[in-house]
Amino acid sequence: MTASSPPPAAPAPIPVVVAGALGRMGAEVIKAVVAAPDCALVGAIDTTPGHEGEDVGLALGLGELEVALSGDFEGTLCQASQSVRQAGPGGGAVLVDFTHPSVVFEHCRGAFAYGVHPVIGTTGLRPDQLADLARFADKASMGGAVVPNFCVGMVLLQQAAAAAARFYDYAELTELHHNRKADAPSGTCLKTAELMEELGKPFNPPQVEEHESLAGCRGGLRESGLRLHSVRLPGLVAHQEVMFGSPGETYTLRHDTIDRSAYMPGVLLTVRKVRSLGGLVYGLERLL
Ligand SMILES: NC(=O)C1=CN([C@@H]2O[C@H](COP(=O)(O)OP(=O)(O)OC[C@H]3O[C@@H](n4cnc5c(N)ncnc54)[C@H](OP(=O)(O)O)[C@@H]3O)[C@@H](O)[C@H]2O)C=CC1
Ligand SMILES: O=C(O)C1=N[C@H](C(=O)O)C[C@H](O)C1
Repeated sequence: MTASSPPPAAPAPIPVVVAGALGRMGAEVIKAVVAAPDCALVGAIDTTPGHEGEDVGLALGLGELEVALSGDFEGTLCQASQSVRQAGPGGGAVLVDFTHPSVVFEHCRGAFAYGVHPVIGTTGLRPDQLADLARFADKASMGGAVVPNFCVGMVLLQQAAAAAARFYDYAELTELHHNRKADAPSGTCLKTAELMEELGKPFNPPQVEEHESLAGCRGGLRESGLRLHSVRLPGLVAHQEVMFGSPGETYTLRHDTIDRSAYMPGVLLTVRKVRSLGGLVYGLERLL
């Protein structure tokens, strides 16, 4: 660079649409995106009645953000994809979705259809749906991410659980959440079990014939033998324990999310990486 040459142009900010903008997670994401200098909020989608057309910043008490709330998912994605200067690898708009298990599959598929990179935090996708979405991503040659838990600490717990599973034949998982949560077990708990099951070994070989006098009290039984338990109470945010046992000892791993701000570094990291991915990634551990 000579003394007279102009400084290189700053890269265009990442255009971000947030679905579920008025929800517990969506509101936190809006705050994080607005505070990130390399991101620009270009759309806010939510179905909560009475907010159509309202400025999302005013609705959340953040001051005016000049982005109107809309219940029209497809229309907002279409607008976002048309507004981007550089689509294709490394460019394009990003959808961050924290809505509801009943719509997450259609939202993710819709994002690929509009050329918008999905960052999916919403839980409840079945394994067959994940496989379908991975095929859509490949067909569209687009990056996307499905992340059941954006907390780095939870990813560390999952890695520790997968490592410990080599040494223990007995393990049960318990997830504890606020009582406004729609799905059970949590997406995080399912993902933790899947990681432990990658070893391909059976867990919890029965020692006696068990009988439940109250249906469900031994938890949900997976094919591997792992048992998953779900607790729902006001006052909780999001917590998980994996407990291993062997003769004479137990080993317990626990993670507690006490504030939703804990998810935001993982969300922003994924937003920054998703446009350069070669397909659909499942889990934050694949991006760290
Ligand atoms: N991956 C992660 O790290 C985390 C994932 N989650 C997951 O995120 C999801 C949302 O959680 P949370 O924020 O607590 O839930 P909330 O119920 O607080 O928020 C969801 C929001 O989405 C809106 N919504 C529902 N359906 C649609 C739709 N079809 N289009 C647009 N908006 C819609 C809801 O509006 P309405 O008022 O109409 O219902 C609500 O405002 C859950 O699946 C949860 O498990 C949560 C925390 C962390
Ligand atoms: O609904 C929640 O709150 C959470 N949902 C996610 C899940 O189902 O795993 C992530 C975290 O546990 C919070």
